[in-house]
Amino acid sequence: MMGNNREVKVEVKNLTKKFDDLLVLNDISFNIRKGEFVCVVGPTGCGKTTFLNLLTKLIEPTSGELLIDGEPADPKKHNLAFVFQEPSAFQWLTVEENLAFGLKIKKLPPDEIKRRVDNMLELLGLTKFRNAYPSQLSVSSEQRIIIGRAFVMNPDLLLMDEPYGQMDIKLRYYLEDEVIRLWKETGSTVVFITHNIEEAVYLAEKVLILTNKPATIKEEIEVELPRPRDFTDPAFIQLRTHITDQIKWW
Ligand SMILES: Nc1ncnc2c1ncn2[C@@H]1O[C@H](COP(=O)(O)OP(=O)(O)OP(=O)(O)O)[C@@H](O)[C@H]1O
Repeated sequence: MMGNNREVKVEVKNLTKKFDDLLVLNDISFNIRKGEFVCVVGPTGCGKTTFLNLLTKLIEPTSGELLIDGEPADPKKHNLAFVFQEPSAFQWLTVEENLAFGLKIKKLPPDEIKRRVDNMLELLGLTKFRNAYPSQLSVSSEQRIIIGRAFVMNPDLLLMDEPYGQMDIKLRYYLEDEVIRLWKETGSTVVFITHNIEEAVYLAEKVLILTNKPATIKEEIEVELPRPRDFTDPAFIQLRTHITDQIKWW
């Protein structure tokens, strides 16, 4: 579909992380292409969150490096956006103010902020509700604000950590489609961490399977199924089953 010849956006080289003598990540290397949607899956406690914290520079690696556009990742220089577990909108801000929040922190010019926010309101179908507060909207609209708040940043890298872990299944399907739509519209590069293998196969262009701790990359799988993907398609099920088998380590 999108071809494999896109330029490399993120390079992870020999990334290793120890907490004292607990080895959590062991020599992880891979590339993420510009505009790629990568899902990371692995057994519980294998180090997925540690891996994300390294990407965001919340913690420093023991060794190895992380390059964005060929330069060492630097939150001051690169634009990283996050959606963490059980995210919520800022309840004291309107929809429009929620979307503008990060752009104001970045000190973008007001006309640029307005242009981006207007565009995102349109994409989300929330233009009519720009002056509403999240509590006045449905749960699904609130979740769309959160997704929009991340994509509106035009991030170099958008990191999502189990954002839909606790949600009911219908809402999750709906939000997964929304993420795919915004990802396509904005061309963002996304790393999405999940325990849910079905979700990974539904979303990803590439799935990285981590091994049990200390985590290494067990397999890198390009998912070439057409979109919108169908959970009941035999090719979908086959891939889901394969990944499930790869994650079993006992
Ligand atoms: N700051 C820390 N100090 C010491 N050990 C840590 C620290 N952070 C994480 N660990 C350990 O590193 C391992 C990986 O943790 P991490 O939270 O990254 O895994 P995970 O794959 O995200 O887990 P889960 O599947 O439960 O979301 C665990 O054994 C954890 O106890």
